[in-house]
Amino acid sequence: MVYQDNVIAPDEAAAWHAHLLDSPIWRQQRRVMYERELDVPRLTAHFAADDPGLPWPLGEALAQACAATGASFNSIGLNLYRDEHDSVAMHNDRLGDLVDGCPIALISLGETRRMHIRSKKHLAPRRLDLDLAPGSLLLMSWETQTHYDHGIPKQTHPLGPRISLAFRTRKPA
Ligand SMILES: O=C(O)CCC(=O)C(=O)O
Ligand SMILES: [Fe+2]
Repeated sequence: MVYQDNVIAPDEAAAWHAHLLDSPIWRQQRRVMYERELDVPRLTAHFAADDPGLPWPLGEALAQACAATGASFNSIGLNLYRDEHDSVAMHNDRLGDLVDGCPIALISLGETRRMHIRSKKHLAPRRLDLDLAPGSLLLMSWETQTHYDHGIPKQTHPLGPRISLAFRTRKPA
């Protein structure tokens, strides 16, 4: 796992964040848990990288993710954490839909949020806390997903919105 600060310049990251926050792309997903249907505690959006209607600035963001990592991606997932109450539970990204061995890159915009990273081995449940700053890029190898879980926990102090852009390489349908 490699964390790099300032991959996107501060002014650019701020402009991307403000624009995406106001874009009509966000959806509220529902998920069945414990036999009840609940709102996913964040808003999401998804685009194929070759979507001719790809909203600005996702084309630029994709190009920068490729340039910074040397990888190529064909899928862009977006998460909007509206405030400190939004979160994503500890999980590993589903590898079944992804091309074997391809990494996942996460660009962060807006408020800094803390990520928890935890080994899946219960005998060694050491947790790493990583603050994901705006303009940063976190590169997670494919293998990372088999050894570690990651999540963005809720916080108790007031926080403004954060957007993450997740670049992945999906298998052709
Ligand atoms: O928002 C983040 O940085 C993490 C998002 C995530 O884990 C995911 O989309 O699978
Ligand atoms: Fe994830």
